[in-house]
Amino acid sequence: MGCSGRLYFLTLVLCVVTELAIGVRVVPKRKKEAISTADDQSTSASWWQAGTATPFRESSSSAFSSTHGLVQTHPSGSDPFASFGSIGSTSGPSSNPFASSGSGPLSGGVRNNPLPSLARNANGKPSLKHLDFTSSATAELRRNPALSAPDECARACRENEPPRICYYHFTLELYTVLGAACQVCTPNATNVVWSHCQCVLADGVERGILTANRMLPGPSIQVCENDKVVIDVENHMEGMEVTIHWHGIWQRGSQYYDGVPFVTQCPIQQGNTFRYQWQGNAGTHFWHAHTGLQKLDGLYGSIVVRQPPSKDPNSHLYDYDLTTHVMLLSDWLHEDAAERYPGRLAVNTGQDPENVLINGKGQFRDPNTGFMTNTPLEVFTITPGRRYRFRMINAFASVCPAQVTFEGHNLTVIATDGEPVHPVQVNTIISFSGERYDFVIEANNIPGAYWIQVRGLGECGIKRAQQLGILRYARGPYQPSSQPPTYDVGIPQGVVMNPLDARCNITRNDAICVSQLKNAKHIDPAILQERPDVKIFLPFRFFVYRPEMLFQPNTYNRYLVAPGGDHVISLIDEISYMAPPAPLISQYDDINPEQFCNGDNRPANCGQNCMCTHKVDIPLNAVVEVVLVDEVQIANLSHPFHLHGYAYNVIGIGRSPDQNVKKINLKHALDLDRRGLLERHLKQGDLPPAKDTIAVPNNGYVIIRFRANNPGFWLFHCHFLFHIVIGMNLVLQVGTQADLPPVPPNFPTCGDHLPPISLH
Ligand SMILES: CC(=O)NCCc1ccc(O)c(O)c1
Repeated sequence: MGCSGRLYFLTLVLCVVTELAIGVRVVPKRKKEAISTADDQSTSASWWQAGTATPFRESSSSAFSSTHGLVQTHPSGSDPFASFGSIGSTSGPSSNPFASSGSGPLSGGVRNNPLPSLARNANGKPSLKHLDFTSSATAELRRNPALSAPDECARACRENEPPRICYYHFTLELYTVLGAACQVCTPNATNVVWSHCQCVLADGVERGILTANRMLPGPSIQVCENDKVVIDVENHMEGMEVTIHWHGIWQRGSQYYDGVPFVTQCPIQQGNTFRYQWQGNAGTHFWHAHTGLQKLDGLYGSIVVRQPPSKDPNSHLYDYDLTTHVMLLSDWLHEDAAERYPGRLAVNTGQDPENVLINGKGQFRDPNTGFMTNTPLEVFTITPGRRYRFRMINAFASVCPAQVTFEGHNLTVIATDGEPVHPVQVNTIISFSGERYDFVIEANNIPGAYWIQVRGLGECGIKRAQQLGILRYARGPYQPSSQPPTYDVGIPQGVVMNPLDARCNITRNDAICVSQLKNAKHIDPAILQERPDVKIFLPFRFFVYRPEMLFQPNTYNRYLVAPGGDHVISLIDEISYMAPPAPLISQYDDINPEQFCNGDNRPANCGQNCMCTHKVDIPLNAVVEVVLVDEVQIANLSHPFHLHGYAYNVIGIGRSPDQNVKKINLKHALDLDRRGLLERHLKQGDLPPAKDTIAVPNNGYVIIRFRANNPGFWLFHCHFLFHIVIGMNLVLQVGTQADLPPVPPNFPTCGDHLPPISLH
């Protein structure tokens, strides 16, 4: 990472890190923990709270202990230290979260045994009177023996095994961090796929949150490639509607289950259950709410779609691909996200988070008192000599990039956004909201415990938001011997995956750009043809309102109070996206055609703050090129763009080569393109990687291509949450309605209700 002047905050931070990394800094010392037994913990609900300044607990029976769960990909036997039974073997026990035998998750219980069969009524249907509230999550599994439970689906994948139908039930609720559930149990690390403990600790700071099944993150969906996934989303959030998007799942043939409100479905009303069904493309993905700001309040979880090792070009590089070695990063507030929208002028301004969580875990240092909460950190356990696949998911909502570093261990990146790449070795990975990076860690250091550091960059540098986790060798100590890395004195960063400086046109020994990764899968040769069938330039920026314009009587335009106080909306190609009143996919004819717009069809009198349903039509099977141009040009702010329904090839990333041009814009990008000066990797052997989310470097551009062979209405948008809600989206309509499967019978409808005014 260079130390040039542009990225002021970040550059400052990274330069400090690079140069002072070896120096030792005094950190506040953690006092010895007084409470040691499990009983004591359950009666003291406050031992982890800020102000008590208690340290790590070291008992192996504590919440701090190692993690379990095994998906073995290589036939070298099960990892004795990371498993509670080889669920890769057909005869091995599987733990069924729905087992009604009262057994805990560790004691097994195979599903076709303990579930009582239901009484059936005269027409053969199960009698519903036997279902109580608590069994709502199990009812479908009991009723339908063809379904597999979450823990049965989280398994090693074999070539000739019949696919399963994996059933999940998400109950969405308003919930609490550090609620009274924490007097009943302490969550342990086995709750990846399902949890029997309803205590949510987060970073040890009490707040109201939104949860799926009272877990943070919500349940992990882990299946094999040809499995069918069924998720019943039961919405019990008071006064809230919701949709869930399955980020990275292409939804071929199930386009109407993509989870975008008013594009692919009506939002799920409070009290309603909506059944999503899809088959997943392989890779590391995640799910999250796509409505409002709910994602930032806790509605997210991981998705892993595994393959038999023979189908993964990188499977020879790792021995284990464990259910528990998913690493979901999220940013965290100590208040509802809505407190930051539209935004404030005096207290808690801007949208930057207070903290970062790793798999929903972490500690918080109160900047006013210096006290640290004592909640458990995430621990990943490894066995000496073995190689582990980690699946990292950036589920941030804010604009902060996240930098992940493992003390004493290299990271071999083998996939991004679910798609395999030729392996590259790095020391640290910078990722943006929506991105995933899979990497291999070899347990080749001295057996011990090592720090994992996740640092929020960009705006997160202001509060110096970071989180720690622990990489622990089995049978070794729980506590690293080194001082915990601080924000300013971090783990030496070495080679950076995804540098923020956009210097991607040269080979360098300090960084690897995403556009320099090489795809490990076959690339459609048409993608690499010189001229795409369709070429779209999409500049994006903010429009800054003058308060006199925004607060005109009887006008109610939406806005965000950005850090610094500007009142802004987002524009892509000079349009701020507004959702239509009914879903495009299911009620197209209910929508007034005048609602739609794009750069070539702007509504008459649409001013500087043009708001309409931005839709660009693309012929089915066309080779499409999109050039994203950052006209925001705020140093530090690089917008990650996510396309639903596809993985696109990243053809180029860069900034203007023209030294005289200080700021890029559409006009200049068009000019560069005409002169052949936009970076495009189209040569034989360039192998541009496939991704579904890519950050456009500030004051730079990104070029992506894809073959539009998945018909549908696909949202394309900046993945920052607060930018979505102020319009940084558009819809790509690929093909026509006739190319799409019809929506299932009785698909919910919605829309305006504006009957003639009548007095009767
Ligand atoms: C002049 C201008 O474009 N101001 C917008 C600044 C802004 C907007 C949104 C953010 O998230 C952010 O970090 C910064």
